[in-house]
Amino acid sequence: MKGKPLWALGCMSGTSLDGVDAALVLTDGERVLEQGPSAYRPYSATERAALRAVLGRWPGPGLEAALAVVQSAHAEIISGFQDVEIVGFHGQTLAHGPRGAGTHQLGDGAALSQALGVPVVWDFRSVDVSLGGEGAPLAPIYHWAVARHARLENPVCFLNLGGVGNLTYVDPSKGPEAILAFDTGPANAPIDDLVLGRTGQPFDTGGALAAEGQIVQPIIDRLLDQDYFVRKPPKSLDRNDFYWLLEAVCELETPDAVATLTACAAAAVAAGVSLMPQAPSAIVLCGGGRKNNYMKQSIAKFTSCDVTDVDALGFDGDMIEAQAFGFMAVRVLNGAPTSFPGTTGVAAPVGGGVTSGLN
Ligand SMILES: Nc1ncnc2c1ncn2[C@@H]1O[C@H](COP(=O)(O)OP(=O)(O)OP(=O)(O)O)[C@@H](O)[C@H]1O
Ligand SMILES: CC(=O)N[C@H]1[C@@H]2OC[C@@H](O2)[C@@H](O)[C@@H]1O[C@H](C)C(=O)O
Repeated sequence: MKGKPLWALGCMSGTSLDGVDAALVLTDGERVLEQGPSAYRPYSATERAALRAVLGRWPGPGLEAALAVVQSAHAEIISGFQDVEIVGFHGQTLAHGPRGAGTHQLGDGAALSQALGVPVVWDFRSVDVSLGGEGAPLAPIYHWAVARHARLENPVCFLNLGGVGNLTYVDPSKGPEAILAFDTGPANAPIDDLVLGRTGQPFDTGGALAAEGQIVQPIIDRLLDQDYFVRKPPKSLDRNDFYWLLEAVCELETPDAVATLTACAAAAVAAGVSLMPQAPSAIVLCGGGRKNNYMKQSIAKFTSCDVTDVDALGFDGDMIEAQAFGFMAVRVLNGAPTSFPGTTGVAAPVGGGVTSGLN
């Protein structure tokens, strides 16, 4: 099977806790050969609450209800696809503290494989962390493949705007060893949490609330004062690192609070871009945050870079992470690395992932 193109179904349940993305991609683990269908299975409010209730938890008792949500949502979405040769199953990150504590993605790939009768690659982050890496971000190797597929010539930064933001610097003329990637800071997670609490809506659609507000600069300055923003990359974050931001804006009117949190996300991106080897020719956005116009405009303003959506390169920006885990599943089968010194800080390139159900 090694090196043979496979239809890989990647599944991602991200830190926004909004739902599961699943996308099929035909890949040999080096190239994107064809993109297949994709699907989104949102979590219901009850399911989301069950996941939220166990955020921050490490493996152990008391996770049964949340595990059942992750397993059933994935079984449901995967069952809707045909001709799947391998599944890349990320699971739901509950806790992430690579330098000491570890990383925890809720989900049982072996049980999923048995229930669905397809091979599943899962637990992508543990090996990297056990070898001293950050265990995140992992999508950068896929960003590299996307840049090459799109025949880009100049260095670019991919920016995923999920619950947390992550940046990948890719020089398309070079191999994966030249990638530099890290988490930028909080992105949608604090905005979503604030908007949900204040309005009952799951997010700030289009950035409309933020557009009505005024930024409180001292809060942004306080964020950028944190050691994280000067720490040399690679580096990664847990969803609720910088949770104090929510307290910092709690006295503000909702539009001002949302504008400030959104500007914080953009300022963190700008701090990240300044750590890259050279200014990128463009910032290519993926993830749900690219639909937040206020965030997008703030990123363009704070970085002075051209900002474009990955959709302009022929990819669905909502599905990049899901495709990435399908792509990585095939790399794991091939024994190819999924993380590198420049992406997770691991000492040497390493392939993470447990494979279940392969005869
Ligand atoms: N129309 C929209 N306007 C503004 N924000 C949006 C819109 N649609 C989605 N989002 C934001 O994108 C989020 C979902 O993005 P995405 O699915 O990329 O995150 P994730 O994969 O869960 O997170 P991560 O990449 O951190 O794991 C939503 O929670 C919301 O904050
Ligand atoms: C530990 C963990 O789940 N991290 C996520 C999170 O969400 C975005 C950012 O933080 C990134 O580091 C990572 O996800 C993507 C898929 C990654 O590994 O590339």
